Amino acid sequence: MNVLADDFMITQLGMRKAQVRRVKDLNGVTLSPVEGEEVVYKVFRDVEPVHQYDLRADVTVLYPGALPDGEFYRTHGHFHPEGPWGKPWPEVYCVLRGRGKFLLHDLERVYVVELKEGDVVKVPEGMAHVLVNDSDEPLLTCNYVSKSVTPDYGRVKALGGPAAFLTKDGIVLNRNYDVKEIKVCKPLPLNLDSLVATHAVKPSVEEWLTCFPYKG
Ligand SMILES: O=P(O)(O)OC[C@H]1O[C@](O)(CO)[C@@H](O)[C@@H]1O
Repeated sequence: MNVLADDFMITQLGMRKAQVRRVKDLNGVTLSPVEGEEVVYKVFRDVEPVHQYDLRADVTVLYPGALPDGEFYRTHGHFHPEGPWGKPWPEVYCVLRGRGKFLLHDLERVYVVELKEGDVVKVPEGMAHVLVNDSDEPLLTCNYVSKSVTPDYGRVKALGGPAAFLTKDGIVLNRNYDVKEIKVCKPLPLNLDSLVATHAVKPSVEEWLTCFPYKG
């Protein structure tokens, strides 16, 4: 990655300008109402020539920080629409630098994935994803997703945010959901050789993660 200035990146596809999300842009999907101009994260879209695979690659810079009520800085969160085969589009994330958490959830399950540099995580089909920075350094990630995916923010907005909020005091559940399971997970080492075969027989969260029940 070649960052020219804070808001610009030089890529093989040309110069990219960051999409900036500020605290005020998260209002309605956070634990408490928020306002403010502080920058929470920036996304550089379409930074690698992977179009021939029907993919788009993005880079996200999520700054360290917390909202006034202690909720850590994070992305908005969204679900993916269904692909032509009738199931939601997947997405693969990698951690370029820093540490943080990847909150994967649906209406009943919450997986808090511990992230460190070099980790690769697949967003399981049908789960929404939220990147959280609970560290004191910027968290840099890349993601690969089909060019056809338009994120579905509506469902998350209608439910007042994700199924859980990560705060300095721990996990706070969103009462608009019916969460029955909370797990803490770590990414498994990536095994590209067995990826296709594994996915075919075990297309589950555990394919990419090792998870334990959350003890609170
Ligand atoms: O779209 P949101 O919820 O603001 O989150 C941004 C994140 O999602 C992506 O747009 C892709 O799913 C990433 O590029 C970025 O990390």
